[in-house]
Amino acid sequence: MKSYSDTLDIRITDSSLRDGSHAKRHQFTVEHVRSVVAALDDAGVPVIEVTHGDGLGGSSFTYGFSKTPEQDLIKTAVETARQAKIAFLMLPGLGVKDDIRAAHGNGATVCRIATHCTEADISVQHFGLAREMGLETVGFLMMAHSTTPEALARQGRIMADAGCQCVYVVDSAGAMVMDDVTGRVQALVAELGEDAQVGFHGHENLALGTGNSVVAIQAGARQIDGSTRRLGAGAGNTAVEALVAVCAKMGIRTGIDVLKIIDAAEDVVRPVMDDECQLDRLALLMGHAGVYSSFLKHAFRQGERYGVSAAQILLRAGERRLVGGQEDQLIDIAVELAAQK
Ligand SMILES: CC[C@H](O)CC(=O)C(=O)O
Ligand SMILES: [Mn+2]
Repeated sequence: MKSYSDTLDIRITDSSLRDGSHAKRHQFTVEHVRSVVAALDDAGVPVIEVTHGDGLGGSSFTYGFSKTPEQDLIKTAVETARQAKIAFLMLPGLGVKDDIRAAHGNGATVCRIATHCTEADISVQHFGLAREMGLETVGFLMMAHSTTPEALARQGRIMADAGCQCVYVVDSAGAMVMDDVTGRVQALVAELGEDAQVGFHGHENLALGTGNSVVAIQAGARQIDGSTRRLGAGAGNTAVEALVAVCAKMGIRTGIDVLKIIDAAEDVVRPVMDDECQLDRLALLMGHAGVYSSFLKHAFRQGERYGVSAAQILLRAGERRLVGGQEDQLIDIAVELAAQK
Protein backbone atom coordinates (compact mmCIF):
# COMPACT_ATOMS: atom_id res chain seq x y z
CA MET A 1 0.00 0.00 0.00
CA LYS A 2 1.27 3.47 -0.81
CA SER A 3 2.02 5.76 2.06
CA TYR A 4 -0.59 8.35 3.05
CA SER A 5 0.33 10.65 0.18
CA ASP A 6 3.20 11.19 -2.16
CA THR A 7 4.61 13.92 0.06
CA LEU A 8 4.22 12.51 3.57
CA ASP A 9 5.80 9.46 5.16
CA ILE A 10 3.33 9.16 8.01
CA ARG A 11 0.02 10.75 8.82
CA ILE A 12 -0.49 12.09 12.33
CA THR A 13 -3.95 12.29 13.85
CA ASP A 14 -4.29 14.67 16.79
CA SER A 15 -6.59 13.30 19.47
CA SER A 16 -6.45 16.18 22.00
CA LEU A 17 -10.12 16.97 21.42
CA ARG A 18 -11.19 13.34 21.88
CA ASP A 19 -8.73 11.45 24.12
CA GLY A 20 -8.22 14.77 25.93
CA SER A 21 -11.91 14.79 26.72
CA HIS A 22 -11.17 12.16 29.42
CA ALA A 23 -8.68 14.54 31.07
CA LYS A 24 -11.21 17.39 30.83
CA ARG A 25 -13.99 15.21 32.24
CA HIS A 26 -15.75 15.86 28.93
CA GLN A 27 -16.13 19.60 29.58
CA PHE A 28 -14.96 20.94 26.22
CA THR A 29 -16.77 24.01 24.92
CA VAL A 30 -17.30 25.26 21.39
CA GLU A 31 -14.67 27.96 22.08
CA HIS A 32 -12.09 25.33 23.14
CA VAL A 33 -12.66 23.40 19.95
CA ARG A 34 -12.52 26.50 17.79
CA SER A 35 -9.21 27.71 19.22
CA VAL A 36 -7.50 24.30 19.24
CA VAL A 37 -8.63 23.31 15.75
CA ALA A 38 -7.56 26.68 14.33
CA ALA A 39 -4.06 26.33 15.81
CA LEU A 40 -3.55 22.68 14.85
CA ASP A 41 -4.92 23.27 11.36
CA ASP A 42 -2.58 26.21 10.90
CA ALA A 43 0.38 24.05 11.99
CA GLY A 44 -0.52 21.54 9.30
CA VAL A 45 -2.00 18.72 11.41
CA PRO A 46 -3.75 16.61 8.76
CA VAL A 47 -6.43 14.93 10.92
CA ILE A 48 -8.06 16.17 14.12
CA GLU A 49 -10.32 13.88 16.14
CA VAL A 50 -13.24 15.45 18.00
CA THR A 51 -15.71 13.44 20.12
CA HIS A 52 -16.62 12.63 23.72
CA GLY A 53 -13.66 10.72 25.21
CA ASP A 54 -15.61 7.47 24.97
CA GLY A 55 -16.77 8.21 21.46
CA LEU A 56 -20.13 9.04 19.96
CA GLY A 57 -22.89 8.43 22.47
CA GLY A 58 -20.38 8.39 25.35
CA SER A 59 -22.08 11.23 27.20
CA SER A 60 -23.83 9.30 29.97
CA PHE A 61 -23.97 8.66 33.69
CA THR A 62 -21.41 5.85 33.43
CA TYR A 63 -18.81 7.68 31.37
CA GLY A 64 -19.53 11.29 32.29
CA PHE A 65 -21.84 13.81 30.68
CA SER A 66 -20.50 16.17 28.03
CA LYS A 67 -20.75 19.90 28.70
CA THR A 68 -21.44 20.49 25.01
CA PRO A 69 -23.25 18.09 22.66
CA GLU A 70 -20.50 16.35 20.70
CA GLN A 71 -22.19 16.94 17.35
CA ASP A 72 -21.93 20.69 18.05
CA LEU A 73 -18.21 20.23 18.72
CA ILE A 74 -17.77 18.25 15.50
CA LYS A 75 -19.65 20.89 13.53
CA THR A 76 -17.51 23.66 14.99
CA ALA A 77 -14.34 21.73 14.15
CA VAL A 78 -15.45 21.24 10.56
CA GLU A 79 -16.36 24.93 10.21
CA THR A 80 -12.98 25.97 11.64
CA ALA A 81 -10.58 23.67 9.79
CA ARG A 82 -9.24 24.91 6.47
CA GLN A 83 -7.19 21.87 5.51
CA ALA A 84 -7.47 19.27 8.29
CA LYS A 85 -9.92 16.38 8.07
CA ILE A 86 -12.14 16.01 11.10
CA ALA A 87 -12.39 12.52 12.57
CA PHE A 88 -14.75 11.04 15.13
CA LEU A 89 -14.54 7.92 17.28
CA MET A 90 -17.31 5.47 18.04
CA LEU A 91 -17.52 2.33 20.15
CA PRO A 92 -20.26 0.03 18.82
CA GLY A 93 -22.92 -0.28 21.49
CA LEU A 94 -22.15 3.08 23.04
CA GLY A 95 -22.78 4.92 19.82
CA VAL A 96 -25.25 3.75 17.19
CA LYS A 97 -25.36 4.02 13.41
CA ASP A 98 -27.44 7.19 13.56
CA ASP A 99 -24.58 8.85 15.45
CA ILE A 100 -22.28 8.04 12.52
CA ARG A 101 -24.85 9.48 10.13
CA ALA A 102 -25.09 12.65 12.23
CA ALA A 103 -21.29 13.10 12.35
CA HIS A 104 -21.15 12.61 8.59
CA GLY A 105 -23.97 15.14 8.20
CA ASN A 106 -21.95 17.62 10.25
CA GLY A 107 -19.03 17.27 7.88
CA ALA A 108 -16.65 14.81 9.60
CA THR A 109 -14.86 12.65 7.04
CA VAL A 110 -12.88 10.07 9.04
CA CYS A 111 -14.79 7.41 10.99
CA ARG A 112 -12.81 5.60 13.67
CA ILE A 113 -14.44 2.50 15.15
CA ALA A 114 -12.98 1.12 18.40
CA THR A 115 -13.42 -2.32 19.91
CA HIS A 116 -11.65 -4.32 22.57
CA CYS A 117 -8.71 -6.06 20.87
CA THR A 118 -10.45 -9.46 20.80
CA GLU A 119 -13.86 -8.21 19.65
CA ALA A 120 -13.39 -6.79 16.16
CA ASP A 121 -16.49 -8.63 14.95
CA ILE A 122 -18.77 -6.05 16.57
CA SER A 123 -17.41 -3.39 14.20
CA VAL A 124 -18.35 -5.05 10.92
CA GLN A 125 -21.66 -3.32 10.22
CA HIS A 126 -20.28 0.07 11.23
CA PHE A 127 -17.38 -0.15 8.78
CA GLY A 128 -19.85 -1.21 6.12
CA LEU A 129 -22.06 1.80 6.77
CA ALA A 130 -19.14 4.22 6.93
CA ARG A 131 -17.75 3.05 3.59
CA GLU A 132 -21.20 3.22 1.99
CA MET A 133 -21.35 6.87 3.06
CA GLY A 134 -17.92 7.55 1.60
CA LEU A 135 -16.20 8.06 4.94
CA GLU A 136 -12.56 7.13 5.41
CA THR A 137 -12.31 4.35 7.98
CA VAL A 138 -9.94 3.55 10.83
CA GLY A 139 -10.18 0.63 13.27
CA PHE A 140 -9.00 0.79 16.86
CA LEU A 141 -7.98 -2.49 18.56
CA MET A 142 -7.94 -1.29 22.16
CA MET A 143 -5.88 -2.73 25.05
CA ALA A 144 -3.65 -4.34 22.43
CA HIS A 145 -1.03 -5.23 25.05
CA SER A 146 -3.42 -7.85 26.41
CA THR A 147 -3.38 -10.19 23.42
CA THR A 148 -0.69 -11.73 21.25
CA PRO A 149 0.57 -10.27 17.96
CA GLU A 150 -0.92 -13.24 16.08
CA ALA A 151 -4.34 -12.89 17.68
CA LEU A 152 -4.28 -9.15 17.08
CA ALA A 153 -3.49 -9.70 13.40
CA ARG A 154 -6.50 -12.01 13.08
CA GLN A 155 -8.70 -9.28 14.57
CA GLY A 156 -7.20 -6.76 12.17
CA ARG A 157 -8.16 -9.05 9.29
CA ILE A 158 -11.79 -8.97 10.45
CA MET A 159 -11.75 -5.17 10.42
CA ALA A 160 -10.01 -4.92 7.04
CA ASP A 161 -12.43 -7.37 5.45
CA ALA A 162 -15.29 -5.24 6.79
CA GLY A 163 -13.96 -2.14 5.03
CA CYS A 164 -11.47 -0.69 7.52
CA GLN A 165 -8.65 1.14 5.73
CA CYS A 166 -6.21 1.41 8.63
CA VAL A 167 -6.07 -0.85 11.69
CA TYR A 168 -4.51 0.68 14.80
CA VAL A 169 -2.55 -1.03 17.53
CA VAL A 170 -3.98 0.86 20.50
CA ASP A 171 -1.88 0.89 23.65
CA SER A 172 -4.81 2.02 25.79
CA ALA A 173 -3.01 1.30 29.04
CA GLY A 174 0.33 2.79 27.98
CA ALA A 175 1.67 -0.61 29.01
CA MET A 176 3.72 -1.59 25.98
CA VAL A 177 7.48 -1.49 25.72
CA MET A 178 9.24 -1.29 22.39
CA ASP A 179 9.32 -4.98 21.47
CA ASP A 180 5.61 -5.25 22.23
CA VAL A 181 4.93 -2.51 19.69
CA THR A 182 7.25 -3.92 17.03
CA GLY A 183 5.75 -7.42 17.28
CA ARG A 184 2.16 -6.22 17.02
CA VAL A 185 2.71 -3.71 14.23
CA GLN A 186 4.77 -6.19 12.21
CA ALA A 187 2.13 -8.91 12.65
CA LEU A 188 -0.59 -6.57 11.37
CA VAL A 189 1.53 -5.31 8.47
CA ALA A 190 2.21 -8.92 7.44
CA GLU A 191 -1.46 -9.88 7.72
CA LEU A 192 -2.95 -6.84 6.00
CA GLY A 193 -0.39 -6.26 3.24
CA GLU A 194 -1.97 -4.02 0.60
CA ASP A 195 -5.45 -4.35 2.10
CA ALA A 196 -5.12 -1.77 4.88
CA GLN A 197 -2.56 0.44 6.56
CA VAL A 198 -1.46 -0.02 10.17
CA GLY A 199 -1.54 2.69 12.82
CA PHE A 200 -0.33 3.16 16.40
CA HIS A 201 -1.96 5.03 19.31
CA GLY A 202 0.18 5.42 22.41
CA HIS A 203 -0.19 6.63 25.99
CA GLU A 204 2.60 8.03 28.13
CA ASN A 205 2.03 5.96 31.28
CA LEU A 206 5.52 4.46 31.04
CA ALA A 207 6.99 7.58 29.36
CA LEU A 208 7.33 5.68 26.08
CA GLY A 209 4.77 7.38 23.85
CA THR A 210 7.22 9.04 21.47
CA GLY A 211 9.73 6.19 21.47
CA ASN A 212 7.03 3.61 20.89
CA SER A 213 5.60 5.69 18.04
CA VAL A 214 8.99 5.83 16.32
CA VAL A 215 9.38 2.07 16.75
CA ALA A 216 5.89 1.61 15.26
CA ILE A 217 6.87 3.72 12.23
CA GLN A 218 10.02 1.65 11.79
CA ALA A 219 7.91 -1.52 11.92
CA GLY A 220 5.67 -0.22 9.14
CA ALA A 221 2.92 1.87 10.78
CA ARG A 222 1.79 4.69 8.50
CA GLN A 223 -0.68 6.49 10.75
CA ILE A 224 0.24 7.64 14.24
CA ASP A 225 -1.90 9.28 16.92
CA GLY A 226 -0.82 11.84 19.43
CA SER A 227 -2.24 14.70 21.42
CA THR A 228 -0.77 18.16 21.51
CA ARG A 229 0.63 18.87 25.01
CA ARG A 230 -0.19 15.17 25.66
CA LEU A 231 -3.82 16.15 26.36
CA GLY A 232 -5.24 12.65 26.79
CA ALA A 233 -6.23 10.00 29.31
CA GLY A 234 -3.79 8.77 31.96
CA ALA A 235 -0.42 10.49 31.57
CA GLY A 236 -1.75 11.60 28.20
CA ASN A 237 -0.93 10.55 24.66
CA THR A 238 2.26 10.83 22.68
CA ALA A 239 2.95 14.57 22.47
CA VAL A 240 2.37 15.59 18.85
CA GLU A 241 4.88 18.44 19.12
CA ALA A 242 7.60 16.07 20.39
CA LEU A 243 6.83 13.43 17.78
CA VAL A 244 6.90 16.01 14.98
CA ALA A 245 10.26 17.35 16.20
CA VAL A 246 11.70 13.83 16.44
CA CYS A 247 10.39 12.91 12.99
CA ALA A 248 11.95 16.07 11.55
CA LYS A 249 15.34 15.03 12.94
CA MET A 250 14.90 11.53 11.53
CA GLY A 251 13.84 12.71 8.08
CA ILE A 252 10.30 11.35 8.46
CA ARG A 253 7.91 13.73 6.74
CA THR A 254 4.76 14.58 8.71
CA GLY A 255 3.72 17.80 6.94
CA ILE A 256 3.46 19.54 10.35
CA ASP A 257 5.43 22.71 11.07
CA VAL A 258 7.62 22.06 14.12
CA LEU A 259 7.70 25.62 15.43
CA LYS A 260 3.99 26.22 14.92
CA ILE A 261 2.97 23.03 16.73
CA ILE A 262 5.33 23.82 19.63
CA ASP A 263 3.68 27.25 19.94
CA ALA A 264 0.20 25.75 19.65
CA ALA A 265 0.97 23.37 22.52
CA GLU A 266 2.07 26.17 24.82
CA ASP A 267 -0.15 29.07 23.79
CA VAL A 268 -3.41 27.40 22.77
CA VAL A 269 -3.77 23.85 24.11
CA ARG A 270 -2.25 24.37 27.58
CA PRO A 271 -4.74 27.16 28.46
CA VAL A 272 -7.60 24.79 27.60
CA MET A 273 -6.30 22.12 29.98
CA ASP A 274 -7.30 21.94 33.66
CA ASP A 275 -3.88 20.48 34.56
CA GLU A 276 -0.91 19.04 32.79
CA CYS A 277 -1.35 15.32 32.09
CA GLN A 278 1.19 13.99 34.53
CA LEU A 279 3.38 10.96 34.82
CA ASP A 280 2.50 10.58 38.49
CA ARG A 281 1.92 7.53 40.69
CA LEU A 282 -1.53 6.70 39.33
CA ALA A 283 -0.48 7.03 35.69
CA LEU A 284 2.63 4.91 36.23
CA LEU A 285 0.60 2.25 38.00
CA MET A 286 -1.71 2.06 34.99
CA GLY A 287 1.21 1.47 32.66
CA HIS A 288 2.71 -1.04 35.08
CA ALA A 289 -0.52 -2.96 35.72
CA GLY A 290 -2.01 -2.64 32.21
CA VAL A 291 -5.05 -0.57 33.14
CA TYR A 292 -7.16 1.33 30.62
CA SER A 293 -6.00 4.96 30.76
CA SER A 294 -9.49 6.41 30.86
CA PHE A 295 -10.07 4.69 34.23
CA LEU A 296 -7.83 7.29 35.88
CA LYS A 297 -10.41 9.97 36.68
CA HIS A 298 -13.06 7.35 37.55
CA ALA A 299 -10.72 5.61 40.02
CA PHE A 300 -9.74 8.92 41.54
CA ARG A 301 -13.38 9.91 42.02
CA GLN A 302 -14.42 6.56 43.55
CA GLY A 303 -11.36 6.63 45.80
CA GLU A 304 -12.44 9.99 47.18
CA ARG A 305 -16.07 8.96 47.43
CA TYR A 306 -15.41 5.77 49.40
CA GLY A 307 -12.30 6.97 51.25
CA VAL A 308 -10.03 4.34 49.69
CA SER A 309 -6.83 4.46 47.69
CA ALA A 310 -7.23 5.16 43.97
CA ALA A 311 -3.93 3.34 43.47
CA GLN A 312 -5.43 0.19 45.03
CA ILE A 313 -8.50 0.50 42.82
CA LEU A 314 -6.35 0.68 39.71
CA LEU A 315 -4.17 -2.25 40.80
CA ARG A 316 -7.24 -4.42 41.33
CA ALA A 317 -8.64 -3.30 37.98
CA GLY A 318 -5.39 -4.54 36.45
CA GLU A 319 -5.58 -7.88 38.29
CA ARG A 320 -9.13 -8.36 37.02
CA ARG A 321 -8.13 -7.39 33.51
CA LEU A 322 -11.03 -4.96 33.26
CA VAL A 323 -11.70 -3.54 29.82
CA GLY A 324 -13.33 -0.35 28.58
CA GLY A 325 -17.04 -0.38 29.36
CA GLN A 326 -16.47 -1.89 32.81
CA GLU A 327 -16.12 1.49 34.54
CA ASP A 328 -18.91 0.52 36.95
CA GLN A 329 -16.70 -2.25 38.34
CA LEU A 330 -14.38 0.42 39.70
CA ILE A 331 -17.22 1.29 42.06
CA ASP A 332 -17.51 -2.37 43.12
CA ILE A 333 -13.79 -2.45 43.83
CA ALA A 334 -13.98 0.78 45.85
CA VAL A 335 -16.86 -0.64 47.90
CA GLU A 336 -14.88 -3.84 48.53
CA LEU A 337 -11.80 -1.92 49.60
CA ALA A 338 -13.89 0.24 51.92
CA ALA A 339 -15.44 -2.88 53.48
CA GLN A 340 -12.00 -4.36 54.07
CA LYS A 341 -10.72 -1.28 55.86
C1 LIG B 1 -13.05 4.86 25.22
C2 LIG B 1 -12.23 4.98 24.08
C3 LIG B 1 -10.77 4.99 24.41
O1 LIG B 1 -10.43 6.15 25.14
C4 LIG B 1 -10.04 4.85 23.12
C5 LIG B 1 -8.62 5.11 23.29
O2 LIG B 1 -8.14 6.20 23.02
C6 LIG B 1 -7.77 4.08 23.88
O3 LIG B 1 -8.21 2.94 24.07
O4 LIG B 1 -6.61 4.42 24.20
MN1 LIG C 1 -6.28 6.61 24.04
